[in-house]
Amino acid sequence: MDKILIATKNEGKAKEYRKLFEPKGFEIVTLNDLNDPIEIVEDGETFAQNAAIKATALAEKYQVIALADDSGLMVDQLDGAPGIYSARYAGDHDDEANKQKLLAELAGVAPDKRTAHFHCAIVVASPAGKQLTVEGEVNGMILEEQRGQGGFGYDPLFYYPPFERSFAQLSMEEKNSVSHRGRAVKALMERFDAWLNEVR
Ligand SMILES: O=P(O)(O)OP(=O)(O)OP(=O)(O)OC[C@H]1O[C@@H](n2cnc3c(O)ncnc32)[C@H](O)[C@@H]1O
Ligand SMILES: [Mg+2]
Repeated sequence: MDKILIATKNEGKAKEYRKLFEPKGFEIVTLNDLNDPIEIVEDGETFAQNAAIKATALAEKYQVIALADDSGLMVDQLDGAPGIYSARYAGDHDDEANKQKLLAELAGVAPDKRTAHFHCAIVVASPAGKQLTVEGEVNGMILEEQRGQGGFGYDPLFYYPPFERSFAQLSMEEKNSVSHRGRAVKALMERFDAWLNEVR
């Protein structure tokens, strides 16, 4: 069985990747399964750069295939913020504080001006440093109050017009079928087998 180290401590992300990869026969481990994982400084300027930094460092150190996902929310009225700083928008990595800050920044902005998109870059790296990069996006609107209990991060504030619900009101299957991460993973799956044959 092939093992993939998912370069994340975010259990919300990890859960989505398990759901996507385990049916394909992969064993999934995350940073939370390692004791004392190496610290990685994510100092890239783009989602793809940060994902590459994470994936290559871990693949080399632990000699496994590593997958890193760097993702975030970009709000048009805020010139693309919080962007690559989504996890720490309000300071610490605190989802509730991040959502409150976003609501405060958008106070008074009319519903039709609250357009946003999620972006996800995925980089898979081999122990020898070969990389595969894919990206995905999904467009939506930022709500004026939270709706729904599912998902993670900004999901309760991200309204997806085609489904007339927020991402936190979708089942995981529904979210994966349209999300930035789901779309990036779809692109990954189209190329992954060929890449795996090359690096094995
Ligand atoms: O770095 P790792 O350990 O993977 O976990 P993280 O949560 O810090 O992950 P990122 O650096 O990629 O930051 C992404 C942030 O963007 C938000 N985000 C990303 N994908 C999301 C999704 O599908 N739904 C809601 N919010 C999401 C969420 O707040 C995350 O904390
Ligand atoms: Mg992070």
